[in-house]
This record gives sequence, structure tokens and C-alpha cells, in this order.
Amino acid sequence: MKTIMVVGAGQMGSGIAQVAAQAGYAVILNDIKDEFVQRGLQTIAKNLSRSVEKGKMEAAEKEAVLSRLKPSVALEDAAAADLVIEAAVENMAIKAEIFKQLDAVCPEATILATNTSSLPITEVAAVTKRPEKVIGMHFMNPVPVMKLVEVIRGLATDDAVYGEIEALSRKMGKTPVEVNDAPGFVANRILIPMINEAVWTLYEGIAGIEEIDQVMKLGMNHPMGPLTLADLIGLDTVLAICEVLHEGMGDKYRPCPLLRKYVKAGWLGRKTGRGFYQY
Ligand SMILES: CC(=O)CC(=O)SCCNC(=O)CCNC(=O)[C@H](O)C(C)(C)COP(=O)(O)OP(=O)(O)OC[C@H]1O[C@@H](n2cnc3c(N)ncnc32)[C@H](O)[C@@H]1OP(=O)(O)O
Ligand SMILES: NC(=O)C1=CN([C@@H]2O[C@H](COP(=O)(O)OP(=O)(O)OC[C@H]3O[C@@H](n4cnc5c(N)ncnc54)[C@H](O)[C@@H]3O)[C@@H](O)[C@H]2O)C=CC1
Repeated sequence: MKTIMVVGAGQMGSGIAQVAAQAGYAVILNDIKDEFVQRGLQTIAKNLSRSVEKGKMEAAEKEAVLSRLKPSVALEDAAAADLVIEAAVENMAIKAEIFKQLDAVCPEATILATNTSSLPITEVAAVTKRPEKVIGMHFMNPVPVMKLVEVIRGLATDDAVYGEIEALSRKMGKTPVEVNDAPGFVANRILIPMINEAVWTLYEGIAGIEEIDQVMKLGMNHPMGPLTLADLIGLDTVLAICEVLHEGMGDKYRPCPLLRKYVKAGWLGRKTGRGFYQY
């Protein structure tokens, strides 16, 4: 494997592109608009500069990593990729369209992975003619820091494809954990109900935003409170995952109306400058 295309240059896509380029791969970073790709590349450059300033990376290495990243606004560029990792928005219709197009332009051997947080891998795979080469590769946010990759097989995923993705995750400095294809997999089946419960706690007036976060930070030693974490993930993404859990597993996972209200207001967290907190 030499060339990896990352589709979606948002917070996850840019992080995945960074760790792939740091692991020595040629990386094509794709989004629907050049300004989104450039924003992703700038985030990567900023992260690498910080590592150089901290003495964790040589300046020459930073330049080498940046030189391995190529911008793209055409999915046809996936024709040059041995692996595509899709990290566009958490929406089945959009992912299905992307996977149909990728299936049409990619060579037969190309593996198609999705960084989806919660959507069924089997359903994504079914829109292609290569379901055996489709797999879930679920990174955590912020990608350069977090060690976990959940690796999820669809019903038809080949063992050899699983093995390649497991090995690649290690080469990127991550620890792969195999989980089954089910709503939210493991990470978000457990995490998102906690975040949703924090929003219900706020909605019902049990405590304020900072108080809820303090309880979980000081009381449970979480590095971030659940509402700060929701702002980091993006409230649109939290809601999308919660909807998948609700639809797949019943009423206990119903998203809090306050979460919907924030998303409708465009208060999506850090990425829009306002969520539970202002940035
Ligand atoms: C929704 C899903 O599908 C799945 C998910 O991803 S759920 C979200 C999972 N992520 C979490 O739960 C994150 C919880 N938070 C944390 O672990 C920590 O708060 C944190 C790692 C984000 C920040 O750690 P911190 O100690 O509070 O802050 P800070 O000292 O600034 O950062 C620690 C290191 O991370 C780096 N870092 C922090 N944010 C970063 C980012 N966005 N990009 C790159 N590097 C980052 C810092 O540069 C620093 O690096 P060094 O150790 O080399 O100095
Ligand atoms: N935010 C998080 O903490 C995590 C998110 N994920 C998943 O990663 C994916 C991306 O999430 P984020 O990076 O947070 O979102 P984001 O909103 O930061 O970025 C999404 C990017 O996808 C682009 N995009 C939309 N449609 C596209 C298309 N048709 N082709 C190419 N690009 C397209 C958007 O322009 C945007 O730049 C989602 O599936 C999400 O569930 C997975 C792990 C953690």
C-alpha cells in the first residue's frame, strides 16, 4: 500500500491525513471545495509546527510530511489510491453516494474504508460491487493524539482486508480493536448516551453547564466534561449518532430536545465558535 485518499477534510479527515502522511504514505486529501481542503491542510501544518516548536519533530521531517499531502476536489482522483478512508459528514445518503462513486472509479484492488461513528458498515458496503473490500476504520478525535481505532467488518468483509487495516492502524501509531457491526459500535454506544444524559441533566435544570462538566472531570477523572467533549466532537455529529442509536435500539437512546435545538441554531460546538461554550 502506497497511496491513501482521505475523503472529507474536516476535523477527522485532516487528522487522518496527518497521521497517514506521518506514517510515510502519499496522501490525497479530498473535499467538495478547495477552501475546505486548504483549511484541513492548514490545520495539519499548524499541528506539525507545534511539534517542531516542542522539539518533538525535525523541521525537515515536517516539510517531508507536508510534501506527501496532495489536495483534491475530484473523487476521480481516487483512481490513484490503494485505500480510501471516507470521513465526510455522518449522513447515510451522502456516504452511499460517495461509496458508489468511489466504487466506479477505483481499481478493483482498492480498499474502501469509512470512519463513520455509527452507521452500519454492511449497509455502506452494499452500495458497492466490492462489499468484501469495504470496512470500518473508526478513529477518535483528536486523531493525532488518540490511540484507538475501532476496526469494524461488514458482513462480507474479507479477512485479508481486515488484516491490512489492522496492520495499517499499527503503522499509524494506533491500537486497533476489533468490534462488530452494530449501531455506534462500542465507543459511541457507551459514550453518546453519557453525553446525551449530560444534556438531559442540563435541560431538566439539575445543574449548569460548567457544574455538569466539573462533576465528571473531578468526580470521575474524565479529561474533559461531557459537554466540553460534545463541543469537541460537534453537536451535529453527536445528534446524528444519537439518532442512529435511537433508531436501532429504542427509546432509551432518544436525543434530548435541547441537543436538537442547539443543532437547529447552528451552535455545533468548537467548529462554529459556539456550542455549550463559546470559543
Ligand atoms: C465521536 C466519535 O465517533 C468518537 C470520538 O472521537 S469521541 C471523542 C474521543 N476523544 C476524547 O474523549 C478526548 C478527551 N479529551 C482528552 O483526551 C484531552 O482533553 C485532550 C487529549 C484532547 C487534550 O489534552 P489536555 O492534556 O487537556 O490538553 P493539552 O495539554 O493541550 O494536549 C495534550 C496533547 O495533545 C495535543 N493536542 C490537543 N488537541 C489536539 C488537536 N486537536 N490536534 C492535535 N493535537 C492536539 C497537544 O498538542 C498536546 O501534545 P503534547 O503532549 O505533544 O504536548
Ligand atoms: N467529530 C468526531 O469526534 C468524530 C467524527 N467521526 C466521523 O467522521 C466523519 C467526519 O466528521 P468530522 O470530521 O467531525 O466532520 P466535519 O464537519 O469537521 O467535516 C466533514 C467534512 O466532510 C466534507 N464533506 C461533506 N460532504 C462531502 C462529500 N460529498 N465529499 C467530500 N467531502 C464532503 C465537509 O465539507 C467537511 O469538510 C463523520 O462520519 C463522523 O461521524 C468519527 C470519529 C470522531
